[in-house]
Amino acid sequence: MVDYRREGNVAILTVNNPPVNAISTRVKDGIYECISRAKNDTKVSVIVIHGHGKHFIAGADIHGFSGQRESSKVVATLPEVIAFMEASNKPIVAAIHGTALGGGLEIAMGCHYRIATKSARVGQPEVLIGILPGAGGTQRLPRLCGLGPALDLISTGRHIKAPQALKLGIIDKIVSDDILKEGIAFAKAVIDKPLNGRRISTLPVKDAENAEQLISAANASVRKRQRGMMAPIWNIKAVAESIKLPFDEAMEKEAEYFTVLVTSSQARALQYAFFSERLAPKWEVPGVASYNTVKPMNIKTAAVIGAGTMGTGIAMALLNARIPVTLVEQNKQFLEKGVKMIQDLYAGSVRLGKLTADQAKYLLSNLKTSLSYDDLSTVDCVIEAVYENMALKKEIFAKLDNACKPSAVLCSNTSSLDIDEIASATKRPDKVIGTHFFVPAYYMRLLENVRGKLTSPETIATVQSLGVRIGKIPVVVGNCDSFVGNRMLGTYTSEAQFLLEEGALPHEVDSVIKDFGIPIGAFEVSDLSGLDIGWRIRKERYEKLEKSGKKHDPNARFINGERFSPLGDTLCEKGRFGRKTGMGWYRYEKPGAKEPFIDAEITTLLEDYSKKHNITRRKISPQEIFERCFYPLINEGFKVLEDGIATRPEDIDVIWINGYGWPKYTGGPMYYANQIGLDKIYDTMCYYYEQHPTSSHWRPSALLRDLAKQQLPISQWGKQVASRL
Ligand SMILES: CCCCCCCCCCCCCC(=O)CC(=O)SCCNC(=O)CCNC(=O)[C@H](O)C(C)(C)COP(=O)(O)OP(=O)(O)OC[C@H]1O[C@@H](n2cnc3c(N)ncnc32)[C@H](O)[C@@H]1OP(=O)(O)O
Ligand SMILES: NC(=O)C1=CN([C@@H]2O[C@H](COP(=O)(O)OP(=O)(O)OC[C@H]3O[C@@H](n4cnc5c(N)ncnc54)[C@H](O)[C@@H]3O)[C@@H](O)[C@H]2O)C=CC1
Repeated sequence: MVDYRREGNVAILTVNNPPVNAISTRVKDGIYECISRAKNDTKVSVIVIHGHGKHFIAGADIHGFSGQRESSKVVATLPEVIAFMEASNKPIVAAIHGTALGGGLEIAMGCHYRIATKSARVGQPEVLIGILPGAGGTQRLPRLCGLGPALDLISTGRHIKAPQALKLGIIDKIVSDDILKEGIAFAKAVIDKPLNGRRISTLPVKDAENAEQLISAANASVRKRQRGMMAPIWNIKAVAESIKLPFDEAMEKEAEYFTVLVTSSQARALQYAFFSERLAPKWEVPGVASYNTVKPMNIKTAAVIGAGTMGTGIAMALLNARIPVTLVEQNKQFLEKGVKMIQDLYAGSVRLGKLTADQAKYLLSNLKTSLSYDDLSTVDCVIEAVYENMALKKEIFAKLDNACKPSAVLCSNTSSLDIDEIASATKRPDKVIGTHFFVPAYYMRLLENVRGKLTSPETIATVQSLGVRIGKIPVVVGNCDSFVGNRMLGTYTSEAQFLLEEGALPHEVDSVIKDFGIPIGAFEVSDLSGLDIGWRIRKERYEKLEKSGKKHDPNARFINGERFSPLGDTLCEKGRFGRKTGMGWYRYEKPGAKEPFIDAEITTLLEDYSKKHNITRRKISPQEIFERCFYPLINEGFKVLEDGIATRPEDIDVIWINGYGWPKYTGGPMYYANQIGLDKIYDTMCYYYEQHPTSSHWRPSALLRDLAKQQLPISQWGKQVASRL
């Protein structure tokens, strides 16, 4: 795990624990033993520590925080090992490449010098997995780079690149990519330099005079940006101790706060989410194929059909990954509008300093436009993002099938439609797949890849690998109405509207949702994305019903015996499309304005509606609002597993965290259900199903019932699911 060798008077410690040199007990012990050996070796005058492979050290091994820890051969804890390094009379140089994160940066700060390659990144991301830098990071970093930057880095968990780390004084020098050679050369040059000023624990905290202001600004930022998370608050508290107490006493506080966090349910949930996100690209269709049995096609060029909200965002996601894109529209005017949208967004990034003008120019140079499918004969992949209309999508897929080379993969960004029916318009259904991006597509990390009945494993592998390449978290799901995310969302939005029928107001429902940690309420988000989108989809469904001989009554509260709320349609008929029209479930100062106000007109509309339908309005408690919005959603997640639409609970959680703003610190809906207790969820579902028998989303899932009885850990649900399919 840690190799020791000597080159002349330089001892070289190589940390070798693939894939990221995480600090396991054996790595920690290995470092201690090698430092002891170097200290005792009279031929050694200086020590270099570096990492084998792609990283210096990416932090403590996260598995160790919740799982069984290996027993240690040496008694010293990581903070003690770092103190031992710092106390060494032989200089120690950390030679950093890749990343030095968490405990990795803490080890580097226990060294007397830090050099790094230009592309290296450093950071204290512990807050993101619910803990704090418990090996001296909260005390050494403010001494090294100042209180303000330390509070920022530790409370946000963001990584910074070497040039910024150099400016902040976190590293001493940027060197060439031959990091070991550079480390040895640097070490030789500092052999005789005094170490007094190089032991960070002995230095004063920089910016201490502005502590009060900096700490209150950090707390204010946490309240705004990381609402509901306990780790940022404890991280700030730990850093603040560096001002109040001598180093050793502050280290005791750090250990105390670390213990509070590491045993918290938020930390467990965040660590579960960390590994779930890394599991998602490793897809598996039980009994068919998996990521390690199939090779993806290499996508060198792509096309996007439709330059609206989604098409432009998808084109940018591809361009950002240096994939040349041909953007196709139905006419010149729409095409120009779409291109302008892309140009404006890149110009905005330049203004914000996220891109240089040259970078933006380069990215745009890879964008081609066309009004003809004849220009798509050589592309490897096409992503269609036109209106949500089956007839239109089928027409386009038939044309693509004719125009594109036989090996091209044809994807649809549909958010709800049947992938098999779309594929049936082509002679290559094996190469057709849903690639469901989320708005804004250049930013949102989720990519729901929807496999049809005939989609080939190679096509699945291709879009999964493309997803990773463009910086998304790709999740494979099966084909059903609205797939995983929107299918579960449907239960939540229906129930939110039923609550309005029975007595709640939009802002009351939204505030319960936001108090739980979802950044935006159900009605606020509906106003934001536009009520007309859902209305258009529903109208298509009403037309289908009418075609099958069933007349649709616009006031109907039931469709096919299922409870239904026509309130959304009523609002659209009044031109209340949401923010864009200045009114929806809320009122806005003007069309396009962001701040929602409670609208008396909506209150009256709801009261009249309830009266008309003989519904006695009542005060609905926050607890009931919570259960009615979230329990059917969770239950639907179990049904999704039951149907084989998702194969792992982790995938559902990844979808909800990354596509719908579900608070990561609860782990996602499935993990959260496990925390609440499946038996409690099941009993509550049974109770409400009795009250609302005409809403099938209250019918408890059989899988939920069985798992509630078995009390299995979430890691074993997937096996249960597979055994039932
Ligand atoms: C009186 C009481 C006394 C008490 C004494 C107190 C003692 C306390 C001592 C404990 C102190 C611990 C202090 C500490 O500082 C804690 C930490 O360091 S926590 C860890 C911090 N580090 C991170 O969070 C980094 C996480 N990793 C990443 O951000 C990325 O992986 C990285 C940027 C490094 C690489 O990204 P990428 O190339 O995209 O690869 P992947 O993300 O896909 O990862 C590849 C592979 O590696 C696994 N992995 C990554 N990091 C870790 C890790 N830290 N631990 C374990 N495993 C890790 C990842 O899961 C992938 O593997 P898969 O098999 O694919 O899942
Ligand atoms: N807007 C959203 O939040 C999300 C939408 N989706 C899905 O993405 C798809 C597109 O949605 P939006 O971008 O919101 O729609 P949009 O209305 O903004 O854009 C659709 C574009 O398709 C173009 N178009 C129509 N017919 C065409 C044709 N024959 N050839 C070329 N272009 C044509 C239109 O001119 C328009 O520019 C839909 O299937 C939708 O369900 C998926 C995820 C989120």
